[in-house]
Amino acid sequence: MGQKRGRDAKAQALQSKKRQKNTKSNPGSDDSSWDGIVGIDDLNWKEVALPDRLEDAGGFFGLEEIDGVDIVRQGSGEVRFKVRKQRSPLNALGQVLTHELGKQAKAGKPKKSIVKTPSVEDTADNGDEWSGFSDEETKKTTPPVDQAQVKEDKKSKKKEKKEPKEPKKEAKKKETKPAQDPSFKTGLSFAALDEAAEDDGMDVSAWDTLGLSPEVSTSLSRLKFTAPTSVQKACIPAILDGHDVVGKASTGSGKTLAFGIPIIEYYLEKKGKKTDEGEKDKSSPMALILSPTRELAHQLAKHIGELNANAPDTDARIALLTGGLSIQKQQRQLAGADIVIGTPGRVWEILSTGQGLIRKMKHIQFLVVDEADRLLSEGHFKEVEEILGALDRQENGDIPDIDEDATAEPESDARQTLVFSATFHRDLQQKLAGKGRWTGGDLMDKKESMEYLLKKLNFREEKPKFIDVNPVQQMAEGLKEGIVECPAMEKDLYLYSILLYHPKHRTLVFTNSISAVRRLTQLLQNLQLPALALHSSMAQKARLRSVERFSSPSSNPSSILVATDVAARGLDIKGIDCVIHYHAPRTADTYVHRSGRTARAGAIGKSIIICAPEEVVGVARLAAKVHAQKSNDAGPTKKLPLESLEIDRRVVSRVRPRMTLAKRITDSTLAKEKISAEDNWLRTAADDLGVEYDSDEFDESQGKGRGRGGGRHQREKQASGITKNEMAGLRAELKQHLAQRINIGVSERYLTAGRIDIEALLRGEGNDSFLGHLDPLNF
Ligand SMILES: Nc1ncnc2c1ncn2[C@@H]1O[C@H](COP(=O)(O)OP(=O)(O)OP(=O)(O)O)[C@@H](O)[C@H]1O
Repeated sequence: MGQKRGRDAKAQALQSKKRQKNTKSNPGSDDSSWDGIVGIDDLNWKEVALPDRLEDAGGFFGLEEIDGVDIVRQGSGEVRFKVRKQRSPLNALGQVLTHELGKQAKAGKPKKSIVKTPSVEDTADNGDEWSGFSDEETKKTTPPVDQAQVKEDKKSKKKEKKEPKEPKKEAKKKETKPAQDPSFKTGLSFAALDEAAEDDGMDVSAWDTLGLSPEVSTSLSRLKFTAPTSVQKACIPAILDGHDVVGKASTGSGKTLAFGIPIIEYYLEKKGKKTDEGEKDKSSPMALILSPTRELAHQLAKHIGELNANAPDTDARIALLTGGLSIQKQQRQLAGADIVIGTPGRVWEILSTGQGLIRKMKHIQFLVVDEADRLLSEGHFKEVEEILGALDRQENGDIPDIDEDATAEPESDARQTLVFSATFHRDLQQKLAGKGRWTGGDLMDKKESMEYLLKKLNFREEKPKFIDVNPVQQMAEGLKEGIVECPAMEKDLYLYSILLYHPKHRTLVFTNSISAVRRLTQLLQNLQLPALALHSSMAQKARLRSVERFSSPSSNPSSILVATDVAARGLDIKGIDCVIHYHAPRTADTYVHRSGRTARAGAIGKSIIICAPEEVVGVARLAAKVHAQKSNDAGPTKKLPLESLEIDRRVVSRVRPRMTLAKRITDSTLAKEKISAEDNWLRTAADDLGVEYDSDEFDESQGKGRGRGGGRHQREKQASGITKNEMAGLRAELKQHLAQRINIGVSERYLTAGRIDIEALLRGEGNDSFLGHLDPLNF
């Protein structure tokens, strides 16, 4: 690692600024830094006009309303209000009013129509009352405003401002406003009026020690994140204090917000200094977040976007740069973004198109490397290296930015680097923790080495803060791990049986190849199970559609996603109950990440490896590696937490006939698709060459059917030979099988003995595939 770059003073300054942010001023004070936060009684509530003839108005009499304020939930759970700076281009009037309000806020004299006029008892100052908004102007339900009228109103408002006078409405309102019970807590009184606030808001006092802004606290309250997770508690203060952080915490433990919250805090702080919209438009991105997969990038954008959207008066612009979507659109987005999230390939593709984007990116305050061990490993190495190189390049090699102020100093020096993952290779972990020694020397010789890339990360501190939240436990607390042993050729049968054992479970099935994903998805669909596919050869839209369908709360609760390891990292899909490894994971880290798609955020979940006898030793070794620390701590006799699960053989034999049929149909369909694709390609090639094409002759000449792969080719040919009628026959037969419940030695006596809840079966509850008592997997 290079020498310390002496930026700690900056970090300290940043910290103190951040802390100051939380010291809010009083609405009535003359403090020029008044931030618009007021209590319920400081607001100028307007009585809601009710029609003269309203039958059954019930509790609506005396109802009051206010516009132009946001609800801000303080750490203690108390509700306060923030006078909103009007951003929407509703009408010209709105902007004038915003401007006026802004001026008053700056002057520290919040005394206009949104904010209540201090009562005679409260204050002796300020006779220059400005009546501000009228009911019609501020109501969201107001019909479109007549522009002539708007101008007229503006004039009269200016006049009013010049000649302040006691507003009649105000006096009237005071008369009609019901007396407030002094024991009534401000926050609660609002909650009683605002149903949404009552439903959505949660007590977030557990976050208080982290010193977050009211905006972020409100957002956390709305998102119902009542307390920080361990990784958030440990990392957020360190990041707010300006440190580089390497965070390691188990899957699903909330790492995204551990870096997302400080980024939004920084945005709010920066925004506080920029009031001018034009200035904002010219600004450059403040954070770049790199993710190894497109799906994860989309999810990060969604997660951080939700934090942003739920924070009052917070409108950070997020650009999502992933492959498969329009480059031009993403280029434009990047140019105006505050936070850039993307996969290294696409980020580099866009940055390297020029247009001064690299220069803009040099100003980032945060570089986040999520799933770092994956991103810093082979595959992504090249692009990450290019991006890092470009961000720190000092020479004028990049394309000049014509929009940019040429005198502006690149701020790359101020950049904080945040590196997160649930797993780190031992070597990488040691280096990141500052334990490995930097050997220095000729970097070009080490271009492919981790050391080289870490140097490129260019941490601001000599040693980043290494925060390992759970060094002992790699897997999530609520995860149960099991193994099902079966003959190598019967994995399909066992997979199907496991799925039947878990009828209303949302399940993610992992395979090691794209072709297996294609085959299994079709096979399960033919068995009438709601299976979806996800792999990297799918078109981006189809990938997103699969994830969306699988994760939608309204989707079938038994949904199955069959995926390659493209889904192993970071995907946060609510309610995945079970992860099945159809193919054993190739590495211990992959096992951790795949299994981490369930049992997230404190939930429970199951991970089951389907394993052929010859794979058992390898799988046991892999599990031992993952749990090494745990077993060492508990002594050598500690059993691995991988439970051996027994599938009832009767179940397997009962489902075998339907599986045989479904496999024939699937194999035939896939073989036909493949042969037709190959045939089309060859026919086109032959046409181009002007020769005759005969597939049999061609196969013969290629020696297909002989030698290596010949058996497979023969099988494919055979499978594709099934006629339409035969196929229809197979489908009909399969349908019949699927219509029958799997009868596990159930006699009528058994039925009447009450071991089956017939009514529940008729209601469609429980496992409707089985008839008879089925021992659960006890798992
Ligand atoms: N403080 C919190 N309280 C409750 N839920 C939270 C909190 N913070 C985050 N979550 C939720 O926890 C889930 C997992 O979060 P996240 O995706 O950030 O995990 P992760 O640690 O990055 O996992 P992985 O290592 O698999 O990428 C998300 O659904 C998120 O909404």
